[in-house]
Amino acid sequence: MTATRGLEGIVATTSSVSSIIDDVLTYRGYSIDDLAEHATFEEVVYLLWNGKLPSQSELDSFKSELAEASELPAELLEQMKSLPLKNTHPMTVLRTIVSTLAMYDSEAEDMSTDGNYKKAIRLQAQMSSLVTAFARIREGKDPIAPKKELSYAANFLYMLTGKEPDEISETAFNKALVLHADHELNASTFTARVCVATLSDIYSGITAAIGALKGPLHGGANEQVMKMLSEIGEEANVESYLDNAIENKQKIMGFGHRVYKNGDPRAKHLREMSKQLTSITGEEKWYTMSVKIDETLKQKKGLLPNVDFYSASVYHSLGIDHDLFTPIFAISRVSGWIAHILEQYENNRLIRPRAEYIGPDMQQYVALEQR
Ligand SMILES: CC(=O)SCCNC(=O)CCNC(=O)[C@H](O)C(C)(C)COP(=O)(O)OP(=O)(O)OC[C@H]1O[C@@H](n2cnc3c(N)ncnc32)[C@H](O)[C@@H]1OP(=O)(O)O
Ligand SMILES: O=C([O-])CC(=O)C(=O)O
Repeated sequence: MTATRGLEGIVATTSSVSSIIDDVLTYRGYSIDDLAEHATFEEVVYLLWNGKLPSQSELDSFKSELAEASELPAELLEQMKSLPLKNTHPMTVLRTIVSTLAMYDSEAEDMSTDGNYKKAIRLQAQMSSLVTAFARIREGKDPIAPKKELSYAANFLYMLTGKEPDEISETAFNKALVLHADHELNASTFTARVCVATLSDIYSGITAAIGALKGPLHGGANEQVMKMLSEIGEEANVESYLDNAIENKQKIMGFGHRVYKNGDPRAKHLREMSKQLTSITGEEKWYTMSVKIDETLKQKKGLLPNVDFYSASVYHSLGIDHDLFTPIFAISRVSGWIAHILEQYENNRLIRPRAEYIGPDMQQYVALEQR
């Protein structure tokens, strides 16, 4: 038995949710470019869960199911007010509260198809309310209830700020949600599948996945990108910052990918959005600095940006706190996690690989008093 580091190149399951073939990303056979240009996030969630695009009436009822489920239990909101939110990373809060949500769900242990679908709707709807409620509570403000008539994207920005977003912001945020919704067997999705393959419940799978997404080698990279941009400060400092980072063998956040070696197809959409939004805010420097980093790393290291790189300046331009970037990734990716969890349940087998043992040879046990 020989181990492959990081399971690189290992095909661990079959899946019909999304594919990356020759650097082309599709959700259920639809190109990410088409979906990013034309689809609402709700259409994409429906597509991921049902394997087909919704008709208008199917979409309408799906949206109202989500809207109906989006309010958080009042007791939970009260409970959140008593937690030490100010000094806790939002992903830690999200991981904890998503797990707590199961305690408010009388159907948490219902493993029927219908029970799982209801939980899927609740989780997708409530995670957005949760992130925005948290962001307000930690600032001493009251959470804002979702408006049932708004889109998922608009509602998030509304619940966060108290203002309905303009069309450009809503479109940009919707596109970002679409681009992050699923990505084959990435680390957090694999985590979710491993968890529920023991026939544990959806809340457990999503809680585990949030934990995996949090790390800076995965979803946590988007927050770190903004930290790096702030540290660099201006375009003139890019070259020396990168030379120093390369010399010290530092990982540059938002670059590189396990699967894409010719570039992440989502990055170009986020780059365009970064250009558009920074020109509106008048803070073009985040875009120009990002482009300079992109070009310099390509030339010096052959490294290309992944989905996390330009999303940082996009979210910053929408006025979002930097530590909420990864929770935003989670409220989109929960749609993909759920699609994979439901797929896993449909054709389940315990996921239990082997390890190549590299420890000591068989040892003789020595009694405690003789050691
Ligand atoms: C949504 C997402 O999860 S997208 C990924 C988000 N994560 C990041 O942006 C963090 C920065 N990137 C990385 O750490 C990596 O590129 C990962 C984790 C994404 C992929 O890792 P792996 O597939 O294991 O690639 P690995 O780390 O082996 O890199 C291969 C080579 O490229 C280099 N490399 C890869 N990414 C980077 C980077 N961001 N900065 C500097 N060098 C890098 C490695 O140092 C390594 O060089 P070497 O062969 O000289 O040692
Ligand atoms: O697929 C991966 O390894 C990481 C990634 O880009 C994602 O989860 O969107």
